[in-house]
Amino acid sequence: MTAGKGSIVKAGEAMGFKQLFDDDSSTYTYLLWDPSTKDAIIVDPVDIQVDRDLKEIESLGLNLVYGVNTHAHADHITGTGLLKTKIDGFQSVISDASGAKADIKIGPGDKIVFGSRSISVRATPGHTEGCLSYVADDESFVLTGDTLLIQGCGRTDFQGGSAEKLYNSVHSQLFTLPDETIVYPAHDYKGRTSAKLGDEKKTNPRLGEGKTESDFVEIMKNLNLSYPKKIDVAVPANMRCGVPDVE
Ligand SMILES: N[C@@H](CCC(=O)N[C@@H](CSS)C(=O)NCC(=O)O)C(=O)O
Repeated sequence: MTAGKGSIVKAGEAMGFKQLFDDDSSTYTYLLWDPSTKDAIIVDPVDIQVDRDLKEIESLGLNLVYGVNTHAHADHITGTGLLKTKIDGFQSVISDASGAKADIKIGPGDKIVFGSRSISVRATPGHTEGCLSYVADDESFVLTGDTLLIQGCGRTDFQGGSAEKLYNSVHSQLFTLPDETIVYPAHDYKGRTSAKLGDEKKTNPRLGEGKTESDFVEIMKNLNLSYPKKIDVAVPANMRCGVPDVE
């Protein structure tokens, strides 16, 4: 008889974490890893930053398992397609609800496991129908994609966006996490890197204390943002998780 393979996560041991930034699209990419096994995932990589990411992965000694997308972005092309050509066995991940092609499709309640650590999947539609947020196994942080931004939120005017759905996603799936949970978004346009969820619950000007669903719908109707410059290229590419179209 041979013993099975187990692992122990020491109480309070922090997950390996690195936040990276793409200046061109103001996108945050995250490397998460198990400090003991070095098994790792990358969340929301950007195609033009893949060389930088590979250098980081090498210098940290990580074994990259999955490239996880929070959704099919409209402002840049995901790096998961390019990473597949550079790392044997690397697999792209996106929500089933996105309708995108990927190696692995996931949904609410699923867990993405790397070594003895994991993030759990919450469906947070509204910016797009397929948006997901990812909660660390110890609830110390949440990767909110474009659903909840620091003192803001993702726009809801294309890709199946819905202000009503986003309001509900934030209140039912994100604001129910502890106040101490740290919010790490997919974008920030003002140099902010993180926020305490408790502060967003109180002071987020679109979704915080006192803002009703109808206030929010009105705010979102009046954002008047111009379309992302790369939308026509980025969305079709991201519906294939960045894998080039060979047809
Ligand atoms: N100018 C940028 C696009 C900026 C933008 O629309 N950002 C999105 C997230 S990327 S689709 C958003 O939801 N913004 C919310 C907000 O309140 O700013 C470009 O041309 O790419």
